[in-house]
Amino acid sequence: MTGGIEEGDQSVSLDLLKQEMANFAKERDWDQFHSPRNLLLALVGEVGELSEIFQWKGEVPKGLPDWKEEEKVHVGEELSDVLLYLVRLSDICGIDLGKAVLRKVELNAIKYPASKKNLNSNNGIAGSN
Ligand SMILES: Nc1ccn([C@H]2C[C@H](O)[C@@H](COP(=O)(O)OP(=O)(O)OP(=O)(O)O)O2)c(=O)n1
Repeated sequence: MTGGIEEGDQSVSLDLLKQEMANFAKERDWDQFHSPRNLLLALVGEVGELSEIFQWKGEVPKGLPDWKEEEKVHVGEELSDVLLYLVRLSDICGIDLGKAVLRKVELNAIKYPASKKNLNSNNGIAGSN
């Protein structure tokens, strides 16, 4: 990365990550590889790597309390790869991810009104996607 993000920086934004990825690709002449399809496949691959960490463990408690520190660091790395490819894919597709995600949050709230949360036994989820 270009040094624009400090570890533990609370001000990290989607725009900053977008710029970091754009710089990262440009500095390596990798724009040619960052096509929508390639980025989508890379994203799915990283979701697979994240899944591998959880594979065969059975259900695990929230916060991963019994996991070794190195395993938790690994989870953070794979989550980061997923996020970085997602941000880059959005950028390359010309999608404003920040705008899109806020709109989707609003749509979710309309689709699943909070007042209906206790109307069924499925954690308030009225139906599948
Ligand atoms: N063509 C590429 C290759 C890598 N990256 C960046 C984005 C990801 O954050 C990270 C992915 O790197 P790797 O493919 O080396 O994947 P891992 O870091 O997961 O390594 P490994 O698969 O060996 O665990 O590097 C990228 O932007 N474009």
